[in-house]
Parts: sequence; C-alpha cells; structure tokens
Amino acid sequence: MTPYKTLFDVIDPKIYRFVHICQTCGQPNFRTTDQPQKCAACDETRSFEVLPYYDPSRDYALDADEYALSMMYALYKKGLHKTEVVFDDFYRKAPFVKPTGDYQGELGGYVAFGGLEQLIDILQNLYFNESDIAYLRSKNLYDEDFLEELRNLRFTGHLDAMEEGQIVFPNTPYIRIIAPVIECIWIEAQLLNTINSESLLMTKGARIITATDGQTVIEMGKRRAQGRDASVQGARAAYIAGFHFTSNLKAGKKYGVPTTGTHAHLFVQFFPSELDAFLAFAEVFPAKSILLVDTFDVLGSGIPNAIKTAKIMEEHGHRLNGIRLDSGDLAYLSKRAREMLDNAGLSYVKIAASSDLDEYTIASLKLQGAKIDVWGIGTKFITAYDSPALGGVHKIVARKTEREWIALIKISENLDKIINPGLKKVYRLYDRNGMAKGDYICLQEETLDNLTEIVLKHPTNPLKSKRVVDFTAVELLRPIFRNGQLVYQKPTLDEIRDFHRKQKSTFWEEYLRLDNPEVYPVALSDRLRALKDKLIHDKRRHSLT
Ligand SMILES: Nc1ncnc2c1ncn2[C@@H]1O[C@H](COP(=O)(O)OP(=O)(O)OP(=O)(O)O)[C@@H](O)[C@H]1O
Ligand SMILES: O=P(O)(O)OC[C@H]1O[C@H](OP(=O)(O)OP(=O)(O)O)[C@H](O)[C@@H]1O
Ligand SMILES: O=C(O)c1cccnc1
Repeated sequence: MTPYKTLFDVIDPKIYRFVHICQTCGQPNFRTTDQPQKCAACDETRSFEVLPYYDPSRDYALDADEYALSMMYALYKKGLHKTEVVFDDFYRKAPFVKPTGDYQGELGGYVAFGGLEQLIDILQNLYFNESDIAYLRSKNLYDEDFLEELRNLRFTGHLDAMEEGQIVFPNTPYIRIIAPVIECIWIEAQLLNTINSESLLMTKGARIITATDGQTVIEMGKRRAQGRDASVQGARAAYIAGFHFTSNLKAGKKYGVPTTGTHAHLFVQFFPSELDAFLAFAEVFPAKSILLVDTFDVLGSGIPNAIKTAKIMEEHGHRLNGIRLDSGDLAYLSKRAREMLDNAGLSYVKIAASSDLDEYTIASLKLQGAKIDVWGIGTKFITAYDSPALGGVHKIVARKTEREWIALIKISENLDKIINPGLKKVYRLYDRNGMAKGDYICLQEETLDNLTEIVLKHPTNPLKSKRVVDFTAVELLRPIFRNGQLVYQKPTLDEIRDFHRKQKSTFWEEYLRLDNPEVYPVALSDRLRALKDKLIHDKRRHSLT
C-alpha cells in the first residue's frame, strides 16, 4: 500500500511555522514568520488570523520532563549546552523473569529490542513549534534568547543502535548517541518511553511465542491497553515478536499488521437462538467463520450448534474455519470439542481459545494435552501484566573537553548499578554453527581482528568465566543517524519480524526459557574493566579527601 502524503509532508512545519488565514478570502498561507504578507489568493495584505502550524501527530518536543528543560536552560546560560557528550541506553534487569521453586541463582532473561522505527520518526521530526514556545514563555522561567535557541533546536547527533527485534541482555547498550548535551537531555524521556514500552511488549510477545511454539497467535488487547496508541504500537510489537494477526484495525492500517477476528457473545445473545446466530455469521462469512461456542453451554449447545452449522456450510461447498472457547477449563473443553468435531467428520475445524491467556497458562495447557490450534491473547500481553515496566535508562558516559574525550562514571553502592564508562561498542560472538556464545563490550578503539581466544569474565564473580575460541564476532550497534541525518535503510515490518525470528534462533533455549533461564554471558574487555576500576577508584579517593 502506498502511504498517502499529508499536508505536513508537503509543507514542512519545521520550516513553515505559521499559517496565516486570510480574513478576506479564507485562504491559508503557510509562512516562516508571524508577520503578515500579501495573501496568495486575493492579494489582501491587511487582515489575517495567525496560527502556529504543526503536525499534531508528531507533537514531540514537549514530551519531556521539566527537569530536562531546567538543565538545558542552565547549560545554555553557562554556555555549555553545545558540549559533545556520549549517552548509552540499556536496561539492568530483564522483565518477566522471576525465580521459581528454590532457585537462588542469578536471574537471566532477555529483552527483544523494540521501538527503533518510532524513535527514528521522533528524531526526524523533533522541533519546538510555536505553540510549544508560547507555552514555555508563559511559564516565565526562560529568557527570549533561550526560546529562540529552542526554536532552532533539532537532533544533529550520531546515533547507533541495535536493529529492531534484536535480543539484548542486561547492561548492554542498545543505543549509543554522540550529540550536543542539550539534545541528549531533551530526548531522554521520550526515547525511554518509546524504547521501554515497545521493548517490554515485544519481549512479552517473544515469550508467548516461545510457549505457543509455531501455532497461530492473534493479538486481541486493544480494549485493555493503557491508552489508545499503546494498543496500536503493541499490536506492531506483537507481530514482530511472531504473532500472526491482530484484531486491531488501526495497526492493520498504520503498520500493515495482518488483521482477523471472530465474533463476540453479544452476537449470539442478539439472535433468538445460538444456531440462528451461527448460521447468520457463517452465511455472511463463509470463508472466515470462527464461532464462539461458550455463550450458554459449550458441550451441551455450543459445539452441537457449531457442528450443525458446519454441516450446512458443507452442503453449500464451504468449510467452517473454527470454533472459539473463551471460558471454563480450556484443556478439558478443547479435548472434548476435538472429539466431538472429529466424530462428526470435521477434523479440519480449528479450535481457538482465549481467556486471560499468557505464556504460563499456554505452557500448562499444552502439558495437559489441550487441543488448541489458535491462541487469542489480549489483556496479559498488552498490559505486560506480570512485569509492567522495563527499567531502561539513558546515561551519560563521556564528554568532550577542548582537547579530548573523557569517560564519565556514576558511583552507586549497588555494584550492578555502576555504569560502564566511555565510548564503547558491542560484539556478539558466534560459534561455527552460528549459535551465540556471549557478548563482549569493549572501548571503541579496541579491535578483535587478531584475537583467536576471548575469555568472557563475569562482571562481579571471578569464578564464572567462559573461554571462547573459533568464533565469529559481529558488531551489534549499527549507524542510524550521522549528523542528524538518517543513514539507515529502514526495514519493512516483515523484515523486522524475520530478523527477530532469526536472532532468537541463534540462542540456546536455556537462555530463552520462561522459568529460571540460564544467564547469558556478557563481559567487558580488560581495557574497559581497567578504565571502570580506575574511575571508581579515583571517585572514591576524591570523595574521601
Ligand atoms: N486447564 C486449564 N489450566 C490452567 N489454566 C486454565 C485452564 N483453563 C482455563 N485456565 C485459565 O484459568 C482462568 C479462568 O478464569 P476465570 O476463573 O475468570 O473463569 P472463566 O472460565 O474465564 O469464566 P468467565 O469468563 O465466565 O468469568 C483463565 O486465566 C484461563 O486462561
Ligand atoms: O482474555 P484476553 O486475553 O484479554 O483476550 C481478549 C478477551 O476480550 C474479549 O473478552 P471481553 O471483553 O468480552 O470480556 P471477558 O473477559 O468477559 O471475555 C474476548 O472474549 C477475550 O476473552
Ligand atoms: O476477534 C476476537 O475474537 C476478539 C477480538 C478482540 C477481543 N476479543 C476477541
């Protein structure tokens, strides 16, 4: 489908910041200034209504915390706002992973990295529009010079990121930005909001796909999502994770996610009888009918009426697609339903199930031998029910002085919270069979070219280390922006989905399993570790004197 162009694609609101409505002929005139000029349509020069012109669907600039504006202003007043800095984005603890049984060990887990496409759109369309400037002026906190600086502010930095759908482990940067400090501060909240929410849902989706193991999965979460847009973005994340369809038409229109659906209980209640409802639905949708069989009594009436409907469809040369169970004991009911359908010669009719499902219930149902072919998943996916936040962070790790870059560190009493300083890169090491062995984080100037062996040392436990030989190293951070310009060829949704599937298949299932997953090795190079130790030591000494 060719995306249609909006007025904002044709008349760039980053340049044409005002629309002057001519009060004589009603013509809108797009202008770079608020000073009236001759109307293009009627030559009138006197009377215009002057409005800020901006794309409301890309109203990004104030998606920020006030403290960001405070810091941006203070740095501006001190003449430091253009200082170049490096920021890393990473998370510390994998979501959804809880110890079960007597498990006492370190917790593993992973995140499927999501939201890059949305972040690209934000950074390409980031500007303070005139209504933002007017709002900030009304706060009486900032001077006019600063507001003028904001008017001209854009993202001008370099951004490297993992590709969307990549599997990423704790404390490994998935985004690295080199930019003036004012820009890095400005984007913090919405970068985190986007990446955290999308990655969280993609991860939940990836876990559900591990449990459904190749069967058809439909995302149905719209009604339970935390806000309108969350459901559309969530449906996209689900598709990348491996879901096959969404019920969400907007996600279909906006992102091209395949859509499908069954019908609700209301449709059955509305008709004089369940059979009337089924026959009506099947007549209108002979090629895509999945009948909801639990409005009254699944085994007593729902399935028998679905069988009658299927038989009538067969007489007309059609096949009933499936039935849906939405309550009760899904293992028992699906097994009985399968028997009844098979005995009626309807083994082609699929059984779909929904009812507060998640990866754990699905795994349990499979263990119980449930005969379910299609999984409908809403609430527990779209709300990331059991782990509703991903704690991704955006941290400064270096700044430029007149002469050189200096690495920065933040000390914490909690060893896990001490960031890895400096400008870094990330390698993933693969064995001969293409399976991932571990990730290796090193300084930008380091190279693996002549290394035949790497010892991946555990960050805090010297007893845990892993020697890797005969490996192929792949750099995971890819150039996305250079000097504020997009240099990355954005993949299609299906390419992202495929990329995610392939990446997931390079990990042993021990790292991806739902309960007590193995900890995937992520190690620092000796030079990076030495730099970190030195900075910690220097800071501690400094704070004691
Ligand atoms: N055999 C099963 N094993 C494990 N969990 C199941 C099984 N069958 C259903 N479940 C789960 O148990 C929960 C049942 O939810 P609940 O008690 O609210 O009842 P319900 O059957 O959905 O009925 P209703 O929708 O009418 O309230 C759901 O989360 C469902 O996924
Ligand atoms: O169970 P979920 O994973 O959220 O999947 C989507 C649910 O949405 C619908 O329920 P509805 O809103 O009619 O309410 P219900 O919970 O009473 O079925 C549908 O029948 C599913 O049960
Ligand atoms: O198509 C369905 O069955 C559906 C869609 C949204 C929510 N519940 C069910």
